[in-house]
Amino acid sequence: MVDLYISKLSKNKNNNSMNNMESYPPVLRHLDQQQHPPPPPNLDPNEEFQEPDPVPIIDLECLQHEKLEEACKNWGLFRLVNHGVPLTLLKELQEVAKELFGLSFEAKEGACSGSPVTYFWGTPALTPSGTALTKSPQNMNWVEGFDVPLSQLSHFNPQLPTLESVRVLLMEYEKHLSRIGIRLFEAMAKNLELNIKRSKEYIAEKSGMVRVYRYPNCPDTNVGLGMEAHTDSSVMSILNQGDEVGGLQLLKHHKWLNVKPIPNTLIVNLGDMMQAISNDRYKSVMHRVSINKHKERISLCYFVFPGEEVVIESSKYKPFTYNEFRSQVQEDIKALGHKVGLPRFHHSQPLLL
Ligand SMILES: O=C(O)CCC(=O)C(=O)O
Ligand SMILES: [Fe+2]
Repeated sequence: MVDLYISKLSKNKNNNSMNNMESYPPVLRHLDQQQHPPPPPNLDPNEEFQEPDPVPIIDLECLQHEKLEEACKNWGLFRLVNHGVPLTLLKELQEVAKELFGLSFEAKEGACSGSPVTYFWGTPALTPSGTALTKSPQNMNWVEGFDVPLSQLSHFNPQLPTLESVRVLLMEYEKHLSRIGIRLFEAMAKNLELNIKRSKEYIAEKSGMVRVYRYPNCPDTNVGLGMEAHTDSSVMSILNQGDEVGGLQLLKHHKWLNVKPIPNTLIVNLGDMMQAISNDRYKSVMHRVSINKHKERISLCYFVFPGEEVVIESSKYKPFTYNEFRSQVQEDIKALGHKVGLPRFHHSQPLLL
């Protein structure tokens, strides 16, 4: 697949982010770098959005419990407005991340060695030691990113100035996002009538993690994906996808629906832990990321996790901890090439791999 990309990319001379070949791994650099005028805008099928936008909207300032319940049950994903994160912070994060990804591959890789932050190309699935899981090139996602464990940000001192700028912004971002995660989870727990003490354990303080992604543009959108179809293992994930380039798609009624980038909104999707906690009342939504032909896309995803050792109990699943779940996912990816996820822990369901 990597070779295929190279030949496709070589043919395309209009590829804006492809001009900066230093920012790509050496194996992807042998490309024609001749520059041509940019392509006509808006010709990308990825950019087709359903109007009016059907994604449910949740207002964090005046949270309506019924609306939230409906979104969690029927969609597993919603758009968050009035979230209180300053627009300047959202934009700055996008801009500084873009600058960071524009640096050479070696600089990005080197900046993370010996640090809690990991840099990856192709697959964000990491082992606990932080090493990317080896997958066959056919399954490579067309994405690069940084994996940032937020609890370690305050004692991480990057030498690379752009990474330091990202770190400082993320420290601020974390305060907002953990507030949002807690507020939303409390409202969901109330709707689900969860025991208050138990439900507090379900989202661990300081367990959040951010992944910062760049999905480079690629001329052939029929080849590969930015990120293959998956459900998140988190309790919930909160996405800043900027306001320009789409790519996130969710599976709704057996069809992929493009999630429109709208300025100053965040996208929240529920993950496997939330589905288990809610005893399948809420959905861990299946989603993926497509590649844009002409424009690269930057996104930041904040993941809310339960405490690693907290036992998740529900009648549909055997009791399990997030630690056990994560180990099982990693074992399955290594052995089968894909995640099995919740069915592994189901009480009664026969397991179809
Ligand atoms: O970048 C995106 O839009 C989505 C990323 C995602 O699905 C993930 O990190 O799990
Ligand atoms: Fe995801």
